[in-house]
Amino acid sequence: MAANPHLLYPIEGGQAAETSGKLLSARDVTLEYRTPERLVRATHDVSFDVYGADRFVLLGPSGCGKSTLLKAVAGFIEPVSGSIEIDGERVTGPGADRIVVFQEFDQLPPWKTVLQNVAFPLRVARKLGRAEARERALHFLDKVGLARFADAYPHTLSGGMKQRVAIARALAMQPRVLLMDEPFAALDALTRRRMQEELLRLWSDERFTLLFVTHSIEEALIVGNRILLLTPHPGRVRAELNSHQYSQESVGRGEFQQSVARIHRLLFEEEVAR
Ligand SMILES: Nc1ncnc2c1ncn2[C@@H]1O[C@H](COP(=O)(O)OP(=O)(O)OP(=O)(O)O)[C@@H](O)[C@H]1O
Repeated sequence: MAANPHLLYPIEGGQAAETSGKLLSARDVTLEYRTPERLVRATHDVSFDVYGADRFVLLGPSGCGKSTLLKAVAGFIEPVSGSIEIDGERVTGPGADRIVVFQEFDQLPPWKTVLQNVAFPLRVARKLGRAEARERALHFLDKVGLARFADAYPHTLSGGMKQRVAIARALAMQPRVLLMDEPFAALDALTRRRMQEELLRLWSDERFTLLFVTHSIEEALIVGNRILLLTPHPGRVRAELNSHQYSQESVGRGEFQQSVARIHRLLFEEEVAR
């Protein structure tokens, strides 16, 4: 059954052929923050399904609740109504089956080397022995092109390199879903493009399931195979779109630019002629 029977625009072409069974399901998720002064509703009745090997993007204007939704999937925040399930099990808190890569460059403990940063969670959460954790960490560092920097400390790395380490660390844990909250937003434009390409290359190698938050329409089209558009605050589902046909090479093309313009209209115009 479709997660969003009330969609303004149906999914184009149905589920992408490259994905498999349903893995994550959000049903009518309403999220709120209670501050001493007021109650802030971040999302209202948001539903979506993520399938195995999806690159599912939450896209919407600033403040529409994308990060809050990601935090709820990560188990940091509990919905006030609705539910989130992974493999049919309700999410009730954080778990090693969901690893988050954040935007900030300071997510790596600075007193650990790159290798230790990647290997440590494998030893603690995955209970791997020292040699096995090291081997797996080196494998994923190699995947992100940083095997040579295994013994370096984070402060000696560029922002892009730090994000690569964070991605290697997350993928080494082999989570059911990799959660990324604007992971490339703080990078310069060139590095950001390169990182998008690398993420897609990693995905082709590893076929992980990705839930990715961005407010960049272009990034959503390049990184995602499916995009959930959210309305301005509080976020509701505006539409769901397929975007698996796009890559970095599509950017200058007319069809890509038309999709950008169409999504822009959907996001920012109240009434859109069908
Ligand atoms: N800790 C908090 N306490 C109170 N309100 C919050 C808190 N965090 C976020 N909010 C509010 O919840 C709403 C959704 O915020 P959220 O950060 O999820 O949006 P977003 O779509 O990720 O925005 P951005 O793209 O700017 O990061 C906003 O109105 C925000 O002000």
